[in-house]
Amino acid sequence: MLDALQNVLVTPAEMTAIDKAAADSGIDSFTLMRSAGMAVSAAALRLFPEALRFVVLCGPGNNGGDGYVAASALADGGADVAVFALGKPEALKGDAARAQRACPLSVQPLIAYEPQVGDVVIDALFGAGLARDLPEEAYETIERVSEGRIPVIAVDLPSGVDGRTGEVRGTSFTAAHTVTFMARKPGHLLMPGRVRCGALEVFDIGIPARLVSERAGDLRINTPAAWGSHASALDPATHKYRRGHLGVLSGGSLSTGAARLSAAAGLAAGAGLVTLVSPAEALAVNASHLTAVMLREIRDTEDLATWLKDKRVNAFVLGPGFGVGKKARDFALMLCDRALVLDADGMTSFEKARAELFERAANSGGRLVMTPHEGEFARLFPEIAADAALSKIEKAQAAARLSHAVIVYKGPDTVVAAPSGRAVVNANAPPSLATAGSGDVLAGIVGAHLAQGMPAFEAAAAAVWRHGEAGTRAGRGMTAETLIENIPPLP
Ligand SMILES: NC(=O)C1=CN([C@@H]2O[C@H](COP(=O)(O)OP(=O)(O)OC[C@H]3O[C@@H](n4cnc5c(N)ncnc54)[C@H](O)[C@@H]3O)[C@@H](O)[C@H]2O)[C@@H](O)CC1
Ligand SMILES: [K+]
Repeated sequence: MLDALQNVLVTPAEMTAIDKAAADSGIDSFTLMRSAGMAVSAAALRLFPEALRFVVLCGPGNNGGDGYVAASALADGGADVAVFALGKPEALKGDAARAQRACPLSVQPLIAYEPQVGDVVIDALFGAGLARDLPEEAYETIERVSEGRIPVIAVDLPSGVDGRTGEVRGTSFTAAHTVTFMARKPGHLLMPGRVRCGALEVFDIGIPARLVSERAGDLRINTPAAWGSHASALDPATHKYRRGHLGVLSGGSLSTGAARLSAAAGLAAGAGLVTLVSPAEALAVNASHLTAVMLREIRDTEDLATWLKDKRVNAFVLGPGFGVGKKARDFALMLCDRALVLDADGMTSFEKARAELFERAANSGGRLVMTPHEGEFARLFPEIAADAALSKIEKAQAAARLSHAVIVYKGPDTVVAAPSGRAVVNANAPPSLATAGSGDVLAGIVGAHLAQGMPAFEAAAAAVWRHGEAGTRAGRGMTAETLIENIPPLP
């Protein structure tokens, strides 16, 4: 059943609605808590059979309830278990109170916990209900646990990690393993939450998948399931023009490499034809480096207008190494009504003139994809970037709505968002992908997909995924060139 939920991301608020729907449908909530706690105890025994003592840290809500169930199960199994609580156990309510009453172990205050060699901590302080920064007492405990290098298994989320945003609220545990329930939450994928989770296990506690998917929104993990149907519709046997013609715009003679990387990536990613568009002064240097990619001299908007009479040139990449300024803006506005990947200098050129671009994107009938990293995002969308209440996903969604473009908000946790609010979070990129030229390659792959006729959101999401796979295949010593050689076929 979890297969159906494998790619779904559920926010804590949606999870609360799912819990309620489960209860309304007659499912006993204490049974769910018991399944959750049992799954945690099973993980603890499986992962740390050599533990001398399991130390269960229980919080004031249902996350703590899961902890009491796990503690009871571990003690039943004959393990040495100690329980420490944040807040008074008498103040617990509902299922958590019931789980605590059923637990035969004595409970000591959290602050009394002194880590010992051989301990394994089960962190059940806070999960999805974390609503503000961690309280003072938790800080001390977390510090001692990390100083003592005590392995941590987190229940649902490492305490301190916000399930909606992946942000750390004050401080957090860094877990070796996290057991979450039914479906992943944004905080498991977004940074820095992702690295605080350690290995992530999703356990089915028995809520019917239908109840979960009906209440989950449009948020997915970026896997071929999110766009595969559009990819498989591309027939590799078609005539080369039917696989599209991608134009990549080169900068001046001293900055041509980035555009050539985009062009080479576009060709490797399946564009039928790729033309590098070059100003006169860079023709010679570009020509000396190109083989399969074609070259065309375009000096100004007039030249560009002439070339655009050829309707077969259907997608463009503008930005890598292009230079910031009026020429970039003029060219981009002319290309908006086809399909355009606006990257790097292309976006920065609109820092003080974004309204015109967004207006064109809204009304031209074309497809626009923008690929900002954090700095570029802040330049183009300063008010969204500065809104501390928004998660990275929500920022990308707000930017997409405002700009009428598909936004690829890059980073180790790249988010792709459409103006409709649909979004995916990417999870297959190795850290080594943060290498010079990597962004140019990504822009080229998006361009290739647009040239092949994919809708903008799918084109961008599929490109981010292929880029991540290529990074994994290219391995740690990768360069932008080896990244291109390792772009996998579309699945
Ligand atoms: N999703 C599900 O279907 C199930 C969820 N379960 C567990 O329930 C958890 C969610 O339970 P809750 O909603 O009770 O939330 P939590 O147990 O995460 O925490 C909520 C409690 O902590 C308080 N609180 C929040 N932030 C605080 C802070 N910074 N300092 C001090 N107090 C703070 C709240 O007022 C509330 O009393 C999940 O993480 C999961 O572990 C399980 O029991 C099984 C079923
Ligand atoms: K926790």
